[in-house]
Amino acid sequence: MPTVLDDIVAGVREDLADARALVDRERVEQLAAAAAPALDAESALRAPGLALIAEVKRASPSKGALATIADPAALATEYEAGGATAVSVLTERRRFKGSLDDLDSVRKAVRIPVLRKDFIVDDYQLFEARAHGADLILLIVAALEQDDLERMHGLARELGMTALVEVHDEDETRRAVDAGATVIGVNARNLKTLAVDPDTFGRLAPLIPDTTVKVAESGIGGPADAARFASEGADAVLVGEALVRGADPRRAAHDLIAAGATA
Ligand SMILES: O=P(O)(O)OC[C@@H](O)[C@@H](O)c1c[nH]c2ccccc12
Repeated sequence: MPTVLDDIVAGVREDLADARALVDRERVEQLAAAAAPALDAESALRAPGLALIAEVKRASPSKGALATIADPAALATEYEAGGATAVSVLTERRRFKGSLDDLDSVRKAVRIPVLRKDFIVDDYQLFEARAHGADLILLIVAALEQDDLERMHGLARELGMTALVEVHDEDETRRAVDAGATVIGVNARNLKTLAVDPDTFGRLAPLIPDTTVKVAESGIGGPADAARFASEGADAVLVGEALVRGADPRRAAHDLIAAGATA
């Protein structure tokens, strides 16, 4: 039986074929080379205190529609004003209702690093991310063979970007460390079943070297959860739903960061 992740990746590969037909590999590499240099997202995440990566997310396979977000730039500006270290922009179209246009709008609106959050399974998407101004990209270990993970991690770095390498179990954590990941995201949501286990971060964090930036991802409902992950050793939290559903994203961002500081 194909998993949810398999289905999403199959759709991404179809959309990728369309993208390549419009902008070929040579052209996308030129566009990436011509883009303004990437910001140093890794250093920003390493700064003292709990960093917040605030996500622009309209929908998800587990929750369906979350928020309309007619103006992603305005939302990102609120996140920045609330003290977010970086903004994550979901660019997957079919299940998350995102786009590269959203990434472009957010990149123009904020001065902090921007993460292209997508299912990256082909080098083309790394050049595409850079061409659209991404400073950070997501590499999901569960979606990649080890040799592809290692090559893409190196390519992201050559392009000046930071890779957020996402894991959800012990084996994937070892693979991320072996690939030389300097920023590891522990996703409490299993992308094959969509189940959330809030104990995942605490279980996997001890397998990650001290020098690696640790990001707790998914299911963070508010300040109490942020404080918990900070006390378990998270350098950053990645939050979507709780921010896009609330009435005041600036305040909510601020409160998450403040909770991390007192943990
Ligand atoms: O909305 P939440 O539960 O705060 O989760 C945010 C983020 O962790 C989640 O969107 C996410 C984590 N890893 C992913 C990989 C692909 C798509 C989405 C994700």
